[in-house]
Amino acid sequence: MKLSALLERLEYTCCQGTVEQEVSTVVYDSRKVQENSLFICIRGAVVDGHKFVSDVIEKGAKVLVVEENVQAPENVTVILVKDTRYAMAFISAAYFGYPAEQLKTIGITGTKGKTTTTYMVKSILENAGYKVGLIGTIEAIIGEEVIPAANTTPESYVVQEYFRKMVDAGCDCVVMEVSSQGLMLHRTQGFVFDYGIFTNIEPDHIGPNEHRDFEHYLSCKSMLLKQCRVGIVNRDDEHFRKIIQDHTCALETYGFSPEADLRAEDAHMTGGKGSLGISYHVKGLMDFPVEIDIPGKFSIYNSLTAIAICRHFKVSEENIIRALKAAKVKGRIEMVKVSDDFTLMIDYAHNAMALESLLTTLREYHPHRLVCLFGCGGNRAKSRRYEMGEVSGRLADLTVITSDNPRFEDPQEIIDDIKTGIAKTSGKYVEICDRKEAIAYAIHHGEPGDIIVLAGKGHEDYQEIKGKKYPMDERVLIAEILEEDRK
Ligand SMILES: CC(=O)N[C@H]1[C@@H](OP(=O)(O)OP(=O)(O)OC[C@H]2O[C@@H](n3ccc(=O)[nH]c3=O)[C@H](O)[C@@H]2O)O[C@H](CO)[C@@H](O)[C@@H]1O[C@H](C)C(=O)N[C@@H](C)C(=O)N[C@H](CCC(=O)O)C(=O)O
Ligand SMILES: Nc1ncnc2c1ncn2[C@@H]1O[C@H](COP(=O)(O)OP(=O)(O)OP(=O)(O)O)[C@@H](O)[C@H]1O
Ligand SMILES: N[C@H](CCC[C@H](N)C(=O)O)C(=O)O
Ligand SMILES: [Mg+2]
Repeated sequence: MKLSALLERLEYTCCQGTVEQEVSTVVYDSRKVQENSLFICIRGAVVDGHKFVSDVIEKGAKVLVVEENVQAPENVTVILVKDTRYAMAFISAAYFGYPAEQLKTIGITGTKGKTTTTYMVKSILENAGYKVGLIGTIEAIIGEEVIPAANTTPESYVVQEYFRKMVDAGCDCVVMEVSSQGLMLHRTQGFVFDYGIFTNIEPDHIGPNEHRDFEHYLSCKSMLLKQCRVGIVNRDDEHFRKIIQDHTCALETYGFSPEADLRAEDAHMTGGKGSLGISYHVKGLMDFPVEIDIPGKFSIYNSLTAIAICRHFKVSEENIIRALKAAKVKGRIEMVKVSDDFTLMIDYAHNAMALESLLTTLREYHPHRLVCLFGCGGNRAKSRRYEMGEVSGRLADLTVITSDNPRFEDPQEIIDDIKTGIAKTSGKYVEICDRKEAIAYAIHHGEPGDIIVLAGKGHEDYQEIKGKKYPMDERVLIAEILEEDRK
């Protein structure tokens, strides 16, 4: 492909060489460079890609995209841009033939509810006959192909590569999670979303390599409303005004607020032991009753968001109702049957906001005791530990403190931080560092009518310790514990 075609939607300065240069591949990792590659120098969190210039030239790169001019032989073209990550999005879109233009694109941002909502949307649209691609925290789904995810929102090159594959696989639409880091690092530039969704925002992801403060986090997330045609926003969020402040799209809202365009009314808890659900009535832009087998107020928000999106795809009420009734998401309030006496679930709540809404919601089902087992990830915002400790101490009858992914930190130090949070409350707790032993404790001490939540690891099937991922799937741990009990 000619370089000029790759640069057609981009502002740049050609410092040396020619845009008539033929390019074989577009690469942002020096280890993947081939003869005639275009190499994009990205300043990362760990290294600066400009460092690899001489290495990639040696390997045959003929074009360099840079943020600062570099020394290169005459036969190498040097393209100077303001931001190489931003440039990469446009170059990748061109390289893959602008696949987003052949898909209906749905991007969902917000602190919580993104993963759950993407699966609900996929399920509703597929029920109505659409072929839907998905990109998110758990995986990317492209037709029959399932690719485990490294990032919730991958680099722009990967986003465009997946879009291309989706078009080739016959997908009509794509629903994807758009993280604040994804927006900040321009992973979703280079195309315009047909629908941009904002679920909610609470302080999170503030720390080194993430956001410097809440204002920055909010402004990054709000960028989505400048990158979409129709914005669909939670009217009940306390930051609603700020979120929509600079929007450039058409706007619709949903929520319980009487001012919302699509509203939820008459919410009721449903179900009993082992199956907890919720029902409500959709009003405003649509009018019909909904029942889902996932508990809690936030399930109303997630499903209402999904309805607000799918409304644009002319899906019938029957299809929406049927798909939502069957909706299940791995590791998001996933019920695991271990006893007739009490309810146990695996959930991905790993920050204060998620844990608070989860435990508050579960309290409304009046359990005998609410037992919350969790740890916190190492090398992540430290505030999560104090806050989650405080939330669990306040809302659970018993907290079982254990390990999540310690990464490069000492698990005991993380546990001690959680205890500092719990100490602000009068909540009872036990600490058992080994996660399997902790789960066994929770199961063996389960009392009739209890709800036991294993929080934080959700869909994950590993535990990350010192840079290595060891197999660890809570479903497997539970099966092993039950098997060992039988012996
Ligand atoms: C802080 C951050 O965003 N890091 C992401 C980034 O890695 P990095 O900045 O450390 O990259 P780097 O290692 O410094 O390398 C810089 C550049 O040099 C290149 N390089 C590097 C080495 C080499 O030998 N040659 C070479 O060319 C790299 O390919 C890269 O282009 O680029 C990587 C590859 O694209 C990402 O996987 C990685 O995400 C890491 C895993 C991460 O934890 N990111 C978090 C903060 C994140 O993005 N999270 C959000 C939200 C999660 C959620 O709440 O759901 C997400 O969307 O995932
Ligand atoms: N709308 C919501 N509001 C508050 N909490 C929620 C909401 N939806 C889900 N949760 C809680 O947050 C957890 C994570 O939900 P989900 O994976 O859907 O969110 P996410 O936005 O994709 O999060 P992440 O950024 O971690 O990928 C769930 O397991 C549940 O406990
Ligand atoms: N996307 C989140 C996932 C956290 C999951 C939890 N199990 C942990 O390891 O802290 C993060 O990287 O902060
Ligand atoms: Mg997610």
